[in-house]
Amino acid sequence: MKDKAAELAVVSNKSFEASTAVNLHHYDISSALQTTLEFNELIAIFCNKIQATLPHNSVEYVNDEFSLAFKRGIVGRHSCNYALKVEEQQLGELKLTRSQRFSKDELKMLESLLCCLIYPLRNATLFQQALQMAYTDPLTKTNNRTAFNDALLREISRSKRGNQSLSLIFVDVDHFKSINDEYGHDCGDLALASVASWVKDSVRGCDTVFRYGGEEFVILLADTHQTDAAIIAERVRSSIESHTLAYGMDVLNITASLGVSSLREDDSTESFVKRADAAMYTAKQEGRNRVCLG
Ligand SMILES: Nc1nc2c(ncn2[C@@H]2O[C@H](COP(=O)(O)OP(=O)(O)OP(=O)(O)O)[C@@H](O)[C@H]2O)c(=O)[nH]1
Repeated sequence: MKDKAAELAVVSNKSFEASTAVNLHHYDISSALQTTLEFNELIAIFCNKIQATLPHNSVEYVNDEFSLAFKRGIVGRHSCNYALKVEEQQLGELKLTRSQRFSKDELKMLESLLCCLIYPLRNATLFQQALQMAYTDPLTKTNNRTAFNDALLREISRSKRGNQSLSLIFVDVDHFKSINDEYGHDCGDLALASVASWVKDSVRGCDTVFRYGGEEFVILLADTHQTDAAIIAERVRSSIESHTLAYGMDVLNITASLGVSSLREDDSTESFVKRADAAMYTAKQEGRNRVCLG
C-alpha cells in the first residue's frame, strides 16, 4: 500500500520514493481530507495541516480541467512544484513558496505527505466529473434543463437578496422540424449543436446558456436589465441568422425566435419563465426571426 501510494504523485520531472512510514501525522491529514469534495477546501486543509512540519508562505493550486486557480499567501522566492496525478489522471499542479530554500529532507517529507492528498483529489475529480455529466446536455454540450432549474432558483434568490436585476432569454429555432424532415435527424442534431455554439459565442462569459428541451435554449443573464437583455437577444438572433450550416452539398440558413423577460418584484419562478416563453411565442406569431419582450 505504501509503495503503491508512492508511485502516484509525479514530482516535477523527477520521481521519488516515499520513505517516511505512514504515521500519525499522515493519519491526521488523511482524516481531515475526508471531510470535503471541494478542491479548494482540500488544498487549504492540506496546507494548514502541513504548515507546522513544512513552513511555507504561499500556496498555489491550478487545475485546468475544472478552471481552478487557488492562491493563498505572499509568494516567496523559493518554490517547489508538483504535478499531481494518479493512474494517468491529472489532478492539478501544486506550488508552495517561501523565502528560504526547501531542504532535501523537507521535500522528501512533503512528497510523502502528498500521498495523503492525491486520493481525496481523485475523489473530488470523479465527483465533479459526475456532476458535470448530470448537468450537461450531451448533444450540444450546454447545461441541461436540470442545471437550468437549479441555476434559476439560485439566481432569483441572489437577485432578490442583492436587489439586482435578472433577465432570461428564450431562443427557439424556427421551422426546425423541416430541417429534420428534409435533411434527416443527423443534420438536425448538427444544426442544434451549431446553434448552441453560436449562441454561446454571442453572449458574455458570465451569461449561462442551457438547452431547455428540443430545439429550445435559454440564456440566464445575471445583473442585467431588460434593455440590455434585449440588446443581447438581438445579438444572438443576428448571429444565428448570419451563420450558415454546411451539410454535405447543402448549405442551410437557420433563424430563431427569441423572447425576453426580466424579473419583477412580484414574480414567481414560473411567472418569470412564462413571460419569456410567451414573448418567444409572440415572436413566432409575428413572423419568426425576431426578438419580443415579455
Ligand atoms: N434532430 C433532432 N431533432 C429534435 C431534437 N429534439 C427535438 N427535435 C425535433 O424538433 C422539432 C420541433 O418541431 P416543432 O416544435 O414543430 O417546431 P418547429 O418546426 O421548429 O416550428 P416553429 O418552432 O413553430 O418555428 C420536432 O420535430 C422534434 O422531433 C433533437 O435532439 N435532435
